[in-house]
Amino acid sequence: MANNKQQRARSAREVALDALVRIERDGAYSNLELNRALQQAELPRADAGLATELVYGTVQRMRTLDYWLERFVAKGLAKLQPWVLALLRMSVYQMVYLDRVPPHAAVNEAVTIAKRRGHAGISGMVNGVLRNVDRRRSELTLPESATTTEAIALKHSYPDWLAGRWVSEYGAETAEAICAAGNEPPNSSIRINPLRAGRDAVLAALKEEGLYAAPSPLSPNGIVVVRGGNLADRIEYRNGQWTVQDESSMLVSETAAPSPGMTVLDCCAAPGGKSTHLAELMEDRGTVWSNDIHPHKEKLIAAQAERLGLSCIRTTVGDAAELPEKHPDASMDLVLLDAPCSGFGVIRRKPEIKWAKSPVDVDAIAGLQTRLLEAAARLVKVGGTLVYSTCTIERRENEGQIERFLAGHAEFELDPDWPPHVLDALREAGVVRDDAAFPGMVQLLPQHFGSDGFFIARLRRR
Ligand SMILES: C[S@@+](CC[C@H](N)C(=O)[O-])C[C@H]1O[C@@H](n2cnc3c(N)ncnc32)[C@H](O)[C@@H]1O
Repeated sequence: MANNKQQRARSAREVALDALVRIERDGAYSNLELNRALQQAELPRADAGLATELVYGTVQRMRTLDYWLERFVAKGLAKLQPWVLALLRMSVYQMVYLDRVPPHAAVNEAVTIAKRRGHAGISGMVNGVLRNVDRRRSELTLPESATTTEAIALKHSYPDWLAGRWVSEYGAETAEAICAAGNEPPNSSIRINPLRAGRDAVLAALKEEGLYAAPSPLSPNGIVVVRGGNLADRIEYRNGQWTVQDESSMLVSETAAPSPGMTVLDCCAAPGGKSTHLAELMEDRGTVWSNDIHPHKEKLIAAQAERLGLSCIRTTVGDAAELPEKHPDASMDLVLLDAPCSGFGVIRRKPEIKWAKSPVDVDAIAGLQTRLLEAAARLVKVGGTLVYSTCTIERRENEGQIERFLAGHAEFELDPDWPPHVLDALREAGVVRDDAAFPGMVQLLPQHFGSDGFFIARLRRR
């Protein structure tokens, strides 16, 4: 029995190691890579859980792990083969951050993997480094003389430039809370399709199965599920009762609040999470034009619409900057621009983002957002609504974008008239202050509700 367990645990670590190498070497996305690796390996559920924790944890804590490892690897980390470095990081991650893995088990497993993959010299080095780390744990400290930014960045494992940006934009306390929240496991949540199911009935059914499921405070059709496994791999998903979606994402279409019969445009729509939500809120009456630049993503949107039984969604493919060539000016009751962005609000789900992106990327994406916003605005009817959202927390891509746009467009104004249930939830969580006038835009941070960091602005065309 014990042998079986060790065998399975080893497999979990090997699967995790291969995924880590691909994420680092090939720039693979952690969530996609992990899904692929887990499907291929067919690990038992507990081992799949361990592999998931090792991949996310190691990518999340990479900077801190490297900072400590540098002290123990005489020739320096840069000279190590990628798989050896990934193995050392993954092992120190277990020793420091995972209470349930005894340090000697982490060391032994690493040495076994090293023996299997490398020559004796490598396994000896791995053994020596990890045993030293274990013996000299008291030396795994952070520098005392660091600046505020360096201290936050090293403790929570972020690049200095990113932590520094948040310190200057939000203040040190909030910046540290953002960084800490980015290392927490994300909630799972589903959005009930009211055309196919009722939230209370689904809640009751999930609870009957012994799952912890609670109504989302952010969306009347949202449910937060704890340890529910893959919620997209269930019959209720396949027959269109629900969509797996983060609560912050749900809030976007809730804020847009379209009415049945409207003509709506979702400029950057794939894979269709918000388009299908808009269509559900419209009771599948009217038209949702659902556009994306990538031809291969069109079928993702169409598949979601079909699964959910929504016939009012019409897909198009093209650059959203050119949408005014496809639709007459001022023809839409509602335009949603869920813009491509730096993605810093979803670091919990894709931790490699913090290592892959640079300030240059933020500048480039902000330029694209400006162009898309200009095009989207042209299509909004007089008296109609423009919703701009991103899954990032960069002011330049969010408030900055809206302020710049309003400065050049006197025909638009911020619309503070959000659905009361949305504003109540934001007030209750302290995201929107009771004592100040609501400006019509909001920045959700990952620590507010445990949901993704999102920005939402609602504008009205005068
Ligand atoms: C944030 S995602 C949209 C998520 C989607 N709204 C949802 O809720 O499922 C941004 C999307 O914009 C698309 N995109 C990027 N640049 C674009 C452009 N210039 N025009 C249209 N779509 C674009 C990407 O392919 C990506 O699918």
